[in-house]
Amino acid sequence: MPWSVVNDGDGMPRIILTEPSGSSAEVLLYGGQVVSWKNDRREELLFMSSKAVLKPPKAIRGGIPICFPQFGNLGSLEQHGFARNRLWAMDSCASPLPPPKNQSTIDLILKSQEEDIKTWPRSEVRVEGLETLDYFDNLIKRERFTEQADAITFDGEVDRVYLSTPGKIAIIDHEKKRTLVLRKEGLPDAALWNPWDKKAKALPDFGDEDFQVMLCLDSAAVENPITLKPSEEWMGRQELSTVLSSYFSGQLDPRQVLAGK
Ligand SMILES: O=P(O)(O)OC[C@H]1O[C@H](O)[C@H](O)[C@@H](O)[C@@H]1O
Repeated sequence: MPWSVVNDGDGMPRIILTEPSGSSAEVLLYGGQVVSWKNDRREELLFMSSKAVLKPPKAIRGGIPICFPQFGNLGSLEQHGFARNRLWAMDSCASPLPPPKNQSTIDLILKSQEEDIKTWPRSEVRVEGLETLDYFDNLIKRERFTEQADAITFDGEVDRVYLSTPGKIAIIDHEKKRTLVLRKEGLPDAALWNPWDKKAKALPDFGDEDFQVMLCLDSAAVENPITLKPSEEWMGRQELSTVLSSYFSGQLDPRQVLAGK
């Protein structure tokens, strides 16, 4: 029997995973928290407070809590984020993780709740094609950094100029299930901007909540400005298009993005 679900006295579902060796683990849907892990000698390996309260509304003291989307008070949300104070659900969809080697597993999912979307707004949008590039950060005195993320997502103010970008950059909106592609020529750089909440409030002609439904991606020539001599010509162009829905489900192939295909 890989796992079973029991209800605690107060109705909190608890999933018990067992191994033929006798080792076991227990996970509560409350917080998605592992509250017990026993070895094959049935010895408890996790600490649980003797005063732990295994039900809402407070976080459970002990076991393996999930601190998300922030750790401690490093953010605007409650201590360690909301994930450990929510009821998770069993996820019936296939796990994106590699299959375990004959071990008991259970996939849990934390679905977005309206209250969390309000306090932790995410526009579910990513920009692909700027990964690994250098950029000037206009928020840090135009200092030069190298992008470390696989794709750019937004969880705060962004004001950057990415340098020598590929000719194609994609904006993928998972929520609206649409992808926009920016193709450009003659404009090597790309500016990316979202003012986020505080700056949005400070801009007189920008709605307080508008930052949740926009991002600004400009084709640009910033690092090496284009200077024309009299009667010299220069051409720059950008083209915006939508692409097929098959792009929604997966990522764009980064090699193809870099090749501008
Ligand atoms: O009391 P909690 O919110 O569960 O946090 C318990 C502890 O978690 C982490 O280890 C933090 O670094 C500590 O500062 C915090 O006291």
